[in-house]
Amino acid sequence: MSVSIDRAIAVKAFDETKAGVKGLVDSGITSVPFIFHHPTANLSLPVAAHLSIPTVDLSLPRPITIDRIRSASRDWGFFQLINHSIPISTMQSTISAVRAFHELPTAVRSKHYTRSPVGGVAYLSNGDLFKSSAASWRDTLQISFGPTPPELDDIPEVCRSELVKWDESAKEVAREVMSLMCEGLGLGPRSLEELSCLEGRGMSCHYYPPCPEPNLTVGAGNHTDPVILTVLLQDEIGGLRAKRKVEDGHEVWVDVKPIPGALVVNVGDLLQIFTNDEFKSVHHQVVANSSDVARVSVACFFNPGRREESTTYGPLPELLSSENPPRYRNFTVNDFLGRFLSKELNTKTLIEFFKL
Ligand SMILES: O=C(O)CCC(=O)C(=O)O
Ligand SMILES: [Fe+2]
Repeated sequence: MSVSIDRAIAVKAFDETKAGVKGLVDSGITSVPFIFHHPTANLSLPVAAHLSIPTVDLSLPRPITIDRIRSASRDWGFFQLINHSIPISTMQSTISAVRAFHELPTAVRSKHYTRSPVGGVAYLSNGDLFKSSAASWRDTLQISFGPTPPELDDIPEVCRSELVKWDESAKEVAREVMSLMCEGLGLGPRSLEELSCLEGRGMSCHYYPPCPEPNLTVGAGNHTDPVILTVLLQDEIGGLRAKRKVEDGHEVWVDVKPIPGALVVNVGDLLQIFTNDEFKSVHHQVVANSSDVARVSVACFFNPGRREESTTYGPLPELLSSENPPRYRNFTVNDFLGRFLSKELNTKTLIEFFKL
């Protein structure tokens, strides 16, 4: 039998367990099944231990914060937000609720396992399982909060109230970050909000079980986020890394180290396009979890909510001039997201499709 047929059978069998990677770990496996094996090239960039992602302190005077966010978005595409308005107790209960869902008895959890969201909700392992050449060591509960709100009854009860609350908290953080970004770009503070960028909201509640052979696989493959902005809540385990070019032109990974109470923000492909490349959507990945405790993270994605065919998006006209002509063509949200869904997570960045 050819390798690809072998793989297709193994992938299908794994999906049909409806128990995710957590199910494999529960079964007591001591090695990583071959469908999760990643070519080592994906893992081979050096890690620059002396570098760290910039922090942005929201308690500083607004002009300083605007300046920090602008330079972090231009230069790094990633930053850690500290002294934001969300209580640490809310962050902790969100993480605990997500952990509780992924650690429900298999028979209860697997009832939610699906690749066709029900009421905007889907629990699954590897959204791109049937498209990618190697699977990643993680499971995810995905909820679409907007533009169409989810059916609340379809959100697993063990985390329902916490996730509904977290959607509101993350939205408030995104509102503040977007307004600071807009001011940094010389736009009116509500420009992104007025373009409906707080209305398209997706939440991915990730669970990265301990991995018996972490060098053979990844927690999440190398990718950029196909969104305006991501607000990420992570627990204390760590493993997220962002790519960065250093002085000599070489690329390195920089650890996005967990900071108690901080939220990670990163620029997505759409914001890079809106800003005509001023802000950068940066590649990142998550290493397979080598600790003996599962890692939990909650990524909230913000996208334009207005999606009718007559509404197109592209570089913001206010930012363009004869010295700064558009580098991308205009497109509809459906055109953009359709291209994302048809590709493997870690293939070439989406924005190349829309380059002029
Ligand atoms: O779990 C993480 O730290 C990152 C997740 C991520 O990159 C994503 O969901 O796009
Ligand atoms: Fe991401």
